[in-house]
Amino acid sequence: MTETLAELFSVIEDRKKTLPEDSYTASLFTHEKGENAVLEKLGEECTELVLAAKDDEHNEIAHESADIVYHLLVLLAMKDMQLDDLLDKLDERR
Ligand SMILES: N=c1c2ncn([C@@H]3O[C@H](COP(=O)(O)OP(=O)(O)OP(=O)(O)O)[C@@H](O)[C@H]3O)c2ncn1[C@@H]1O[C@H](COP(=O)(O)O)[C@@H](O)[C@H]1O
Repeated sequence: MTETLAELFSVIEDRKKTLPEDSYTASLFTHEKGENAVLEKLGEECTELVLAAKDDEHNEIAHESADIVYHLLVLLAMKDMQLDDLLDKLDERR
């Protein structure tokens, strides 16, 4: 789990640095709305997750959860934060 998140975060940071043209992730860093676009996505996906949970749609719950985690990691990178900022918080609570 941690390895998957670390690998994804590393790809996101690379996209932020290299900004390849065909990358959705890079487009979030270059989007004219920038941070707002990511925050809007997070809001939409949270609503979609709630609806999927309400309908007990397990596949949709997993799909929307993955979208949320991905956009959350993009947000951390956008704020020049590290994955460990999140993981350390979780560890503190164990
Ligand atoms: N994990 C993701 C990931 N999760 C979601 N998304 C994108 O986020 C966008 C979400 O859009 P929508 O809100 O329309 O959601 P949807 O899933 O299309 O549809 P609904 O949720 O509305 O049903 C889609 O374009 C997805 O492709 C992701 N795009 C990229 N990644 C990872 O980022 C890496 C780099 O990818 P590039 O962005 O192509 O460089 C990839 O290898 C993946 O590991």
